[in-house]
Amino acid sequence: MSHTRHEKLNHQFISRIIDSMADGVFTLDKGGRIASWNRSMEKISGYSAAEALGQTCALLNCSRCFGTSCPADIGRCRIFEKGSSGAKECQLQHKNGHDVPVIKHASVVRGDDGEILGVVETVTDISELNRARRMAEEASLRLGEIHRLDNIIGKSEPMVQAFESVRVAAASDVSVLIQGESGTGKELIAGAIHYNSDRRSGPLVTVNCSALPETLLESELFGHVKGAYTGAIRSRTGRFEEAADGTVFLDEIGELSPFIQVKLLRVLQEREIERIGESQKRKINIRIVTATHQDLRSLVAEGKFREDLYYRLNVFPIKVPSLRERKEDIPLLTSHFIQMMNRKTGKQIVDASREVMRIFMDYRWPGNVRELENALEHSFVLCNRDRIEKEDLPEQLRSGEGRNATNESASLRPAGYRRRKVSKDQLLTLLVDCSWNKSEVARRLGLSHTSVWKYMKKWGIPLAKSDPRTPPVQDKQPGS
Ligand SMILES: Nc1ncnc2c1ncn2[C@@H]1O[C@H](COP(=O)(O)OP(=O)(O)OP(=O)(O)O)[C@@H](O)[C@H]1O
Repeated sequence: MSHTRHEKLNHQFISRIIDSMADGVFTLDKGGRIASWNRSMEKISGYSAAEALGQTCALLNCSRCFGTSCPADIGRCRIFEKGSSGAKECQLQHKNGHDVPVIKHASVVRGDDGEILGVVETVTDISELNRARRMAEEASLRLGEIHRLDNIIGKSEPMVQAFESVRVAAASDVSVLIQGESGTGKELIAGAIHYNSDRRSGPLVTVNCSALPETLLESELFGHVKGAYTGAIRSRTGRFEEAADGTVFLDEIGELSPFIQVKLLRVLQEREIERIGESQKRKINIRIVTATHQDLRSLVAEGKFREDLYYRLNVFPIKVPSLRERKEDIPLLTSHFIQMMNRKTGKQIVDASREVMRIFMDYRWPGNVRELENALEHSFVLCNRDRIEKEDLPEQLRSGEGRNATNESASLRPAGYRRRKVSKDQLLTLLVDCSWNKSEVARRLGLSHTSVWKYMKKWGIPLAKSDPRTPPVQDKQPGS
């Protein structure tokens, strides 16, 4: 192959590569005129190569290059002097007039003899990244909002005391142990402590200690290095490190194995961790908040929980009362959840009937606030008036089964509840509400996934979401 043909092919190859790059790339000649403009540049700026070639960078009306503004005149731009601009976050103006957030990088290109050949610029569109950043910021603001103390409902004496404890705990940095039955709002309280403390701009990392077996929990908390054990194909940062300058909330702390108890004690004493498979110690700045529905003191007495760890965790104890101990909060909680669910579902339910409120006040609420929330969620599905009536309630409440019940661990949804009949309209409404997620529909109805599937088949409802507003497929006549 001749030298010139080889060069031509090589040139073609390079320009194809540049054209296929996801980033915008363009070059300027020594006089500052645009000499090449790849496809991504066309997409980012809206200008075709034909429109851009021969123009100056003024075409992009860029918000900044060196210093505060872009002179758009290569003579006044300090690029030749500096050699490179470094990555600059700025905005360029799209042909349609709107601003496009980008990261721009310019470098001077020199020949073998050092002579300036021109400038190459890369432009990365960060609109998507900015959108994700904004969403993360909004989500974090919303989380803070949810955990505002006035979103934790309660005016009863034991709740007022719990609020006071949260305020005191939030003003300090000591370890907090939250104790209360399941569903009383312990996680909500942990969030309130974090979001009202000086660590609020740091992360709140939650780990449920009962959800993982010992070895996985160890690696979840402490991280590991590649090859630390079979299957550790890459290094992993643990949750303690991820929570830097924030709070770690360890839920179900009573479930910790003796081995992890020792490791946690060391973290609390030394304020440093070692990733599994590594001997390097890493300093960590975290606050530890823990919770349990068990009586941790008794676990200590039974020798199942280390006493030294118990004292380290229990520097500031907070007791969250059961719903039985604060029945005067039930009306307030009921209207809070009704408002919340109206916003979520678009329904306009005003309140619950007197009869329903009487049932609520008589019931023992073994599942506490979570059970009340679930009962109202269930009633919302069935209620098609503006007031929740007795027939909308789950079976265990309608039947008065849980009245003065002593079995604290009674299932939130006993067998009677599962046998509830559902109408085709209710099922359709619920499918639309749950974006055709059949498991969620089954959960809300207290039915099995298979029962929901059977109802859908029976009524000819499409199994997958087509258009939720499309009427369901009609049952076929036998033989048709
Ligand atoms: N005082 C309250 N005000 C408003 N909502 C509450 C309150 N207490 C609990 N809830 C709601 O009840 C549900 C259960 O609360 P949470 O998960 O905090 O309970 P928990 O005690 O951590 O439960 P578990 O021990 O099972 O983990 C959540 O949806 C929460 O928002």
